[in-house]
Amino acid sequence: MTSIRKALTIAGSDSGGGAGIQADLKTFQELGVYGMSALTALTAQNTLGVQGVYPMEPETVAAQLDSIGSDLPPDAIKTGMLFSSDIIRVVAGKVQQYGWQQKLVIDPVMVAKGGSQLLLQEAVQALITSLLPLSLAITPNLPEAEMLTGMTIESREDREQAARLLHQMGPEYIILKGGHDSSGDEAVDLLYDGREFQYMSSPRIATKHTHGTGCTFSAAVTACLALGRSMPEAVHTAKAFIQAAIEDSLNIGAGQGPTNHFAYGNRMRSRGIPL
Ligand SMILES: Nc1ncnc2c1ncn2[C@@H]1O[C@H](COP(=O)(O)OP(=O)(O)O)[C@@H](O)[C@H]1O
Ligand SMILES: Cc1ncc(COP(=O)(O)OP(=O)(O)O)c(N)n1
Repeated sequence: MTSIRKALTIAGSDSGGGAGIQADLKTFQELGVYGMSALTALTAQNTLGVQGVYPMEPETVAAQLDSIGSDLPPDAIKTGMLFSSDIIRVVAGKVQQYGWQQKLVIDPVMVAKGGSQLLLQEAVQALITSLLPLSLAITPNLPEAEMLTGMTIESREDREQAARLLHQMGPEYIILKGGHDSSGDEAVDLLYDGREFQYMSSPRIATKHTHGTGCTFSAAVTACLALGRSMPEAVHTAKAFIQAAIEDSLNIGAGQGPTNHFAYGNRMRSRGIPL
């Protein structure tokens, strides 16, 4: 009998379904992992932007994590939108209580593509001091890495220096995403394990329908870790997953459509390749 692998997302809800827990759960499902969620905030959101943010009470986040921790121990966990320092401290406490440190991937979500604040400014320091030291990996985009390190990141050397600084904050692996650098024909991500820099590159796709790319990418990393893959394997698969999801992204709504969470699985299934 094959064992069922479980992944948990601690994140916000996107009513439009392209980012947040909806993107995470779809990605877990596609990669064959049982998905669970602890909600940190509701957002009223669609392809045009975020119309409202409604955070959960910190105790409500704690209650969800207790329900999961006491009955359904996850094989891997990711965080997304955490919103406030109070919620971050609750999550950090539960990670320690349930011994989830070696399973935790932090996607340090700060600002939605439309510009809405998904992490309060006052919470950045709590993320650095309370959560990063407990994590296995962090997956910042370039603006998030700049905010966390205080650096301006322009060159390849800057990226490597930012990865070193982030590594000193606690995570064993730094996955620095390069989607925001539109200067070349490639979307280049960097994996750093404290020793070596590994670059992962794919052709940059010209589309505006990229809503939820970061959530989907970090969920794919988390699902692969839940399946027992190594970090380089997990990042490699996540890169292929997001590439297919952007190539087949969905032109729905009047704004920036979501990525297609089924594209990678559809391609693999049509070729008879196990996921
Ligand atoms: N236009 C694009 N074409 C191909 N890959 C992209 C594109 N935009 C982003 N990506 C990839 O999607 C993932 C998330 O990227 P990024 O945009 O940096 O993060 P976020 O969505 O958190 O802002 C990364 O693997 C990145 O390389
Ligand atoms: C509820 C919620 N969580 C996270 C995000 C940000 O998602 P991301 O994958 O970075 O995609 P964009 O918003 O940048 O397109 C979100 N929007 N909502």
